[in-house]
Amino acid sequence: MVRGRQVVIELTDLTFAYSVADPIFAGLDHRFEPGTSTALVGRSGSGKSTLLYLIGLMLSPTSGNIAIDGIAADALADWQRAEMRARLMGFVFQDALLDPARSIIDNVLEGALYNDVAGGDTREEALALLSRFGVTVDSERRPGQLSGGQAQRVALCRALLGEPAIVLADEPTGNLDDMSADIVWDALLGYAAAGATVVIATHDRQRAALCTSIVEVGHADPA
Ligand SMILES: Nc1ncnc2c1ncn2[C@@H]1O[C@H](COP(=O)(O)OP(=O)(O)OP(=O)(O)O)[C@@H](O)[C@H]1O
Repeated sequence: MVRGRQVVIELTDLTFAYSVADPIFAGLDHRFEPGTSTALVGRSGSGKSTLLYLIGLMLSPTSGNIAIDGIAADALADWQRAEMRARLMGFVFQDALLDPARSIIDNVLEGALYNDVAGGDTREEALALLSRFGVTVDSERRPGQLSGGQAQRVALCRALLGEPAIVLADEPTGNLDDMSADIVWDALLGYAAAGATVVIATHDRQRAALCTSIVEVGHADPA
């Protein structure tokens, strides 16, 4: 279940350019609803990751608006964006990006540290997530010897800890074997079905088709 109320993400006339003369996408409108999963698809370089970072308030649009939970992002100071990210969002990237100097459990708890919820219950929740996603190694160990699939499942636990209203995933199964990819993908779709707003950038058209909806980013592949 998702903590707090469910959250809509609304993009209005969104344009983004790293260099002014060459926008990656322009005039994008979309509403991401709670209880849905949305796949962002498009050719390599079309701007899937960029769009995910815009939604995650890590980039600002060149023009247009992003509203999260009815709040226009351009009205927020940096610290308010950071607060909104910590409170509402979990992230999964292509590589697990675990901190090798911290134990597995502390990696899972990392997000909660910034969110002021790292109490005893949170530790229990982290252990329950690790168990649910089949990470059976000692969680006090450092993550150095985990397989790619195990590491990504730890990253998934980190993203889901605290039951954020939004989960953003950037090619989360790109480096995984099929079994780990299935676990991660099923978890993301199941989390959306439980009420979250889930957005996944992916090259995997077969898995994208399992999402509630698909957004084509940028121009379609030439025939
Ligand atoms: N920091 C940056 N500065 C300038 N250009 C960038 C930057 N990051 C990405 N780009 C360019 O913006 C375009 C979109 O990149 P992005 O990574 O969002 O695409 P993508 O669809 O996620 O690609 P892929 O499927 O290969 O991961 C690409 O042409 C990329 O080279």
